[in-house]
Amino acid sequence: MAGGDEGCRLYLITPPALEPRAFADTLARALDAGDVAALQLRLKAVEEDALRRAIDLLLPVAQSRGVAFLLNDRADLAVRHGCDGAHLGQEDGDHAAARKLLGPDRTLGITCHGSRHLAMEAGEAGADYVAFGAFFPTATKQAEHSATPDVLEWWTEMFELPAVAIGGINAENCAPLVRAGADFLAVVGAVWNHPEGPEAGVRAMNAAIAAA
Ligand SMILES: Cc1ncc(COP(=O)(O)OP(=O)(O)O)c(N)n1
Ligand SMILES: Cc1nc(C(=O)O)sc1CCOP(=O)(O)O
Ligand SMILES: [Mg+2]
Repeated sequence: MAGGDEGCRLYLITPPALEPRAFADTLARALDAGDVAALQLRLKAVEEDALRRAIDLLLPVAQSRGVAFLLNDRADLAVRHGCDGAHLGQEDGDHAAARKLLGPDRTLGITCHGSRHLAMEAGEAGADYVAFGAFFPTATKQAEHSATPDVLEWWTEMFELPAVAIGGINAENCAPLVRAGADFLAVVGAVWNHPEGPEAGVRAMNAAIAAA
């Protein structure tokens, strides 16, 4: 999941709840609608068995299209199931241990809220990208932290490590984040809740990124 040289790219996160077999088709159509760098499977409310079934059904849909498949919260399952990486928050265990578990070839993403300090710690722990947010109000989760574009400007001037922006981002509000240097825009609602459907959501996000 390279960043920087390729300009800003879309990082898609799954809806909070899904039925994997039916969702596989929806996902395939969304990924075929335009450029998507990565897909994160984020299912917070399912048992491990169901999560593992969802990984096995959805991972091939992403990987067969050259889209990196990352797992939310679980570096251990990411390794066991052949995912391309894992995304961990500040409450999701030891980041350096996750780095070791994932090895050099899988991606480790770390949530840093709006904090320069957490971002530098994430870099030291071996993150492949740092994620800042929430930039805007979001209906997808109760976001307890916020971020402003200046943290993206600072980070991208100081460090090579890619920066992800997340939280309430859509085609109408994303331009300042792209201009501030975000390497990836991570979205849920802007794609899955787009009034004309997810494919239109992917197209709208890519058009907005290109126009920023
Ligand atoms: C790309 C990206 N950035 C941030 C998050 C949030 O992670 P976390 O703080 O662990 O919260 P949950 O997603 O686990 O609710 C993310 N998932 N992805
Ligand atoms: C999963 C997540 N993490 C956030 C953070 O701020 O760390 S905001 C968020 C939800 C992103 O969904 P939407 O694009 O619908 O706002
Ligand atoms: Mg988490």
